[in-house]
Amino acid sequence: MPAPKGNFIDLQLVSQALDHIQLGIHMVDIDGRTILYNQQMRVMESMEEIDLLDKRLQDIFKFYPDDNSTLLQVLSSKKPVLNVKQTYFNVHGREITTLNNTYPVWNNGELAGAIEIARDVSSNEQIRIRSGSGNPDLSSFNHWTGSSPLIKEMIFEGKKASRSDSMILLIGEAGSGKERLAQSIHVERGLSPHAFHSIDCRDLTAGLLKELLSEFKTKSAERDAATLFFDHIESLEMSLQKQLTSLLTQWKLDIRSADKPSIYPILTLSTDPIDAIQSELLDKDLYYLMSEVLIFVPSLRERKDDLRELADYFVEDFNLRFQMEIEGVSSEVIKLFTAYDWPGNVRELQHVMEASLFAMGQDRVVGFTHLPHYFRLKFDDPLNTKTSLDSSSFMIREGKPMQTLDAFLREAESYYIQKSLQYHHYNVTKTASALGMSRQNLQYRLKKNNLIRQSKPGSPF
Ligand SMILES: Nc1ncnc2c1ncn2[C@@H]1O[C@H](COP(=O)(O)OP(=O)(O)OP(=O)(O)O)[C@@H](O)[C@H]1O
Repeated sequence: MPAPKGNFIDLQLVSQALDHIQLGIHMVDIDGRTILYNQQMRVMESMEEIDLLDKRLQDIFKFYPDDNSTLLQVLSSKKPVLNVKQTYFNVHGREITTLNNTYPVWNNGELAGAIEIARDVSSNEQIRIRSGSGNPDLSSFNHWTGSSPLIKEMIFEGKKASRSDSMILLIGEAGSGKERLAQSIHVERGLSPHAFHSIDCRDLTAGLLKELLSEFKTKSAERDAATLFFDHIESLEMSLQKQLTSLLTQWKLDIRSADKPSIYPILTLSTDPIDAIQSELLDKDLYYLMSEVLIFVPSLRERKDDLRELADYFVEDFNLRFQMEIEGVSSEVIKLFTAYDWPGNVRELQHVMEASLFAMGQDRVVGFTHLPHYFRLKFDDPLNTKTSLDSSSFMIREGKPMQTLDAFLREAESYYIQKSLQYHHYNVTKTASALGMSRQNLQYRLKKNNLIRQSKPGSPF
């Protein structure tokens, strides 16, 4: 690189000029010490220049994973790192998510430092595609992704059920779309967008149930008609299920005598009802009461024809949220997706897609190498599309290079947490207790390992 000609501009002047742009700019010298930190970056990170100037990055921020700082990566690789999503906590404990482009800075052909240009996308993470109802948060049948015969049948049943005042029981595996279906029924019934109340039975105590039900009973005349969505009833203690049964029985009688119900209960079950009754997880009377309208939500493995459509939907959603231009998913990846069983259903696909999309750099089509590491491990031989997920995947594999101990331990941690979460139906409190760690510690690890990306109303995440 030729030596710069003419006068050098004072860094202070450049710094002032850069205070007027909407992107965050952070420049460090070769040792990782901050030499420029503009106004937008200060706002994004709630930090003052004085907190940073002349200090080493590693001492200021608590990154996770530890080696995730793109500035530090560029200093060591001397190559640009583009479109990287970064999540970290600043000194005030605020979680920040940015999309970063980071470049090496050269002086006379020698590396002189690195510059990071960041867009704050913390709030974009919350944006969802608007449903036909005009409510940004609720799904509707107008926006249902998937067109396999099983999904068409489910939508037909859902629309039919929404024309009746009946209570509804939705049965389907974790992550298959039960809550999405319940929201669509609510919207189809023409109920107020603010009157969908989701209650996760995994968190429900006797006190909470009593409070909730008495509030809905006493204030029903003053309120819009509401959907009460009881999610995962098989996790509700048997005595509480019995209380719920007697309340629903009363509601059912009230519905018959009123013009229109003021409450529309929708319950969900993630397991086979007969097995659940036999293993005393489900109250028989509650099941009989609810089984008037039963809708089965198919698992993703029963409707693999929808994989391409769903994957494209997540790409489109991602492009919209982060102003990206990813074109789609390669046929090789769709082939792998088709060979896999998806025990976590659409939610699992959503996580895999998001992790892949954040690993795209400048690429435009999602290929095998963009898939998260833990997911790639499920396929010993991608061309053979043979799925395997067993503990031996982490051991030494013939013909493949050994990984470092750190990389191995990271993978093992990710795998074990993922399995424990599945086992505990994605209940963070139970999983944390089983793993012998605090809930905060588990949440940190979930984020670190890219296992949980999205929270949903009423969920413990
Ligand atoms: N057809 C679909 N199109 C797009 N996204 C979907 C679809 N079905 C489900 N999802 C997404 O998958 C995730 C899981 O869906 P949802 O929460 O409705 O599943 P669930 O069966 O209620 O899960 P759980 O039993 O674990 O509570 C959500 O983020 C949802 O938006």
